[in-house]
Amino acid sequence: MYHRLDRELAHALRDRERALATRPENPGERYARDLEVDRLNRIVGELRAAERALCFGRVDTTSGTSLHIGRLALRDEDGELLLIDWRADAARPFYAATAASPLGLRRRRHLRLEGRTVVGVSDELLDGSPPTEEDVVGDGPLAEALGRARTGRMREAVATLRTEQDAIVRSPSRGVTVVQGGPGTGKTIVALHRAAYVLYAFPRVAERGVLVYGPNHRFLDYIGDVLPSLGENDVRLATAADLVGVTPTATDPAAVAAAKGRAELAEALARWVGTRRPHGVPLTVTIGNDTMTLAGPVVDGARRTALRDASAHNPARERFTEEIVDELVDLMEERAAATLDTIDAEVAQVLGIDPDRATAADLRRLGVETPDTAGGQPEFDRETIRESLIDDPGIDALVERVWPRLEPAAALREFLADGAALASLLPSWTPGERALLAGGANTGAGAADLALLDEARHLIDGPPEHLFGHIVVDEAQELTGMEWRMLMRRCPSRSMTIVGDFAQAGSPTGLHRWEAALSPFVGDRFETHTLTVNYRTTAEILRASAPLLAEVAPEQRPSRSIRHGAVPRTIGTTGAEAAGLVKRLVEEDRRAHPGELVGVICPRDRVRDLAAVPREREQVVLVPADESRGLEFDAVVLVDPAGIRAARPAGVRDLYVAMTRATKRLTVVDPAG
Ligand SMILES: Nc1ncnc2c1ncn2[C@@H]1O[C@H](COP(=O)(O)OP(=O)(O)OP(=O)(O)O)[C@@H](O)[C@H]1O
Repeated sequence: MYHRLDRELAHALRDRERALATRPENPGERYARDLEVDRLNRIVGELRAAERALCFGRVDTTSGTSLHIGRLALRDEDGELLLIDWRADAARPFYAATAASPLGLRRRRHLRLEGRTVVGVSDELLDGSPPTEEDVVGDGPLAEALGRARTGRMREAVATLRTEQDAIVRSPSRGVTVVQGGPGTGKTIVALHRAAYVLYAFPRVAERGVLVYGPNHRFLDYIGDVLPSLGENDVRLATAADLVGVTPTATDPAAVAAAKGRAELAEALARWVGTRRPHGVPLTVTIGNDTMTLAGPVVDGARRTALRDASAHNPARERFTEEIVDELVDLMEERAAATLDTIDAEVAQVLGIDPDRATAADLRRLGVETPDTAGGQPEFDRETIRESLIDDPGIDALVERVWPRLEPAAALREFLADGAALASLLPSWTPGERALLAGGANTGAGAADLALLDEARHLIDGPPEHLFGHIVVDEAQELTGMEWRMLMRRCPSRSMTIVGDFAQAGSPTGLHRWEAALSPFVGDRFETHTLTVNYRTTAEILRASAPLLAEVAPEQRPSRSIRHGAVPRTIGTTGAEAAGLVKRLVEEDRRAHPGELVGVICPRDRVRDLAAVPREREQVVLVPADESRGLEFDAVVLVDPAGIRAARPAGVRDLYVAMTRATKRLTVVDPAG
């Protein structure tokens, strides 16, 4: 297989070389060449990504056939299939077969490679037949994958996806799929493999590309290797700030952020933008010696037409200008016709001749052919007049009176500070709630302003430039109503994988149910899957965090852990000594477990105190608790649980998240203890 992989890579590289060497002679050829180079780049990328663990599985059916499963499909020289892509339908039994439902398999084999050498084989016999000499029955590959030290970067799990996870990854639904479950149940890993599957199985979706949306860069960096290692490089990873292209410079108090996240603001903002275009206002303009007035209802009619053709404020303004100019040109034409008629009548009366015919006869004598204008008027050159008016600054100033151009960020600031307008547009809000908006209006962009700004841009300048065929939303419990709108407008196909856990919600969104988040966009058309097995946290840590789970989500059953480890310990200290103690604990852990990853999780305001804790080649990571969602460490030293709890309204959830980050050891340092 590696031999074939090398051959295919060599071919692709040679083809790319050739394509690059061609000299296109026109833009069409250049375009075709660039497309071909892009295609070959993609193939080279996929082939290179397949190098590691090229073939990781094999299934043998009871009828004696076998298939090898790997990162991509390979054929030998004669076209015989050597390896099938893990996403192909034929690979499904590798993931889905169980002893209870073997799907025609006798044996499932996992292969472990180091470089190009097979260093481990483990078999599961699925049909109840006794092992033969060739079956290697041993410790499962999952246990092996989970037991490895963490590196600070999530790894793909293509060889060990579980049946319940695989069913979600391969779901034939092209719509919205929600995956929920407690910490460590594999929601993120499932979502990323789902993205890879969607790209493989739904080419139409793949054409537009996939977006993976996450709460912050620390998290996106953590998961950023998974899709490239599955050969998928055309995936965009982004936070709200990346999508909107603005870096937040201010932090809103929780109540302000919550108010700014409410979806009702979208309607209010749209109506407020509408009020920038006053109704019933006549427009008067002087062109040359002519003064013309378009009556209010005529202007209103032009506005309606413009908004029918383009719904965003600034582009529709251009349509409106055209409509107004058309109305003016009509008026001018009528007037010109009336004036010429009067002059003709006067000339005819004085000279007794028809001036049009006389002019035409003169021109003919000079050898100039003229169009037959007998009985008509000389041409009124509508187009030229129209074009010159459309670009005329006077007309622009006129339009500005009833349809001012808007700049989204400035308009948003004005809207948030417009107390009188907010009172009439948000009558169901209390004055206190409305005041929160105004209070935050001039502090600079906070995180909660991003989605509002995106909404304003959409209303004012039109839809976002980049749309996606599929969006993966991770830590989706964090999203506000406005943020959901920001994502949905980027995914017109509504093909999405959404993963989250409301027990971990840190944002003051007020959305506690998937229905509340999704029904405005897809009604009840979404599938929900719940994962129940915890692959990260040991049973002992899970037990220690159970009281917190009962506090934040009493309706949620704890997940079932498949790991065991030491019982978490709590060490009391004083505020002054905490930093020293943490340093000692980290050093101890490093000595006892070299090569393992330690996370120190603390309240945000203690980060500076603890900055002296040695980082040791990134093997020790210091994380504020409110930024620890989604992350994973072998050992966690959790500092000042009461401080984490008190730091913000969702502090208790931050604490729950922080407690569930370790795969092996948890030590709590309690400065009040
Ligand atoms: N089938 C699997 N094979 C190998 N590793 C797995 C598998 N399923 C989950 N894991 C591992 O378990 C850990 C937890 O998974 P993941 O981060 O996806 O969970 P999560 O539900 O998103 O957690 P959280 O809610 O805390 O963010 C990760 O290290 C992941 O790689």
